[in-house]
Amino acid sequence: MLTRLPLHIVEKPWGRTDIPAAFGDFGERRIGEIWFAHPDGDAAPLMIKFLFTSERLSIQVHPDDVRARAAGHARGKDECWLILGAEPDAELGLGLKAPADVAALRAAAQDGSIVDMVDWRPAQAGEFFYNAAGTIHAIGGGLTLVEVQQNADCTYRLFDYGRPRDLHLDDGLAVVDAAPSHGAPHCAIDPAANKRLVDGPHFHLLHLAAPFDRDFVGPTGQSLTLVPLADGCRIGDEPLPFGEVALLEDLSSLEMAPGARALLCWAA
Ligand SMILES: O=P(O)(O)OC[C@H]1O[C@@H](O)[C@@H](O)[C@@H](O)[C@@H]1O
Repeated sequence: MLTRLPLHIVEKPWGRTDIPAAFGDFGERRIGEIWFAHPDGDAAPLMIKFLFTSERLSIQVHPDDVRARAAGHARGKDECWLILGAEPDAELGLGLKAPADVAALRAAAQDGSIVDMVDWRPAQAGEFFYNAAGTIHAIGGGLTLVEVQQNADCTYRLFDYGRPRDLHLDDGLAVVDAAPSHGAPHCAIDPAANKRLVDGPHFHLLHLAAPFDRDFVGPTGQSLTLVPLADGCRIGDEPLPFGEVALLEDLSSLEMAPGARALLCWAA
């Protein structure tokens, strides 16, 4: 049995109008994020989003579980990104180039020089990045990506290029890891290969490529989320095309036709 998740559309100042038709027709709306709403709402541990960027997002940070709960949230926010499409000069900021103290970060967020402290790196289709809570980061423009995250709507913006949105400097600086993150998990994914991407502490995430190999997956949790990255996935006789996301109770009736690929995740 599968439960298809409804889309929640989020417009963003850094969004785009050229959203793939598989997600729907949104006209001239500037869509930044498409969320897949879990029936358990805030109680669900994980959230899947697709992001479509035309400009840099805010320079920001998310709290970990302990700090998020202290602030009244259900959980913190580790997140990870698989790049599905990238313009030739696209980049992504993950961590800082050099350690900085909180006073220096505060001053740099206020005068904008924090942009040059961030460790920007090229981002290409097929690359996978894990962004742990506490890491100063920013997704760049010209990217289409799928995000798997702990389900927490909790972003502290440190700098936003003068866009008229709220900043959260005090909250952000209280949870920030002011160190570089050169060791952040990062790899390139072969679209035709199975690969384990994340094994805790908050969730498990696998890249699956046709033909589906149950033995590769091994033991799982009970509520699985399947995110097709191409057409060709079927649950029994129900197709699950790219542009949809579903919850599965188990993998017994999953089939993947040649060329199909998907992400599979479950809470740790
Ligand atoms: O604050 P803005 O720039 O809109 O970015 C907010 C977005 O940031 C990304 O890095 C992710 O964490 C998304 O889940 C989040 O919604």
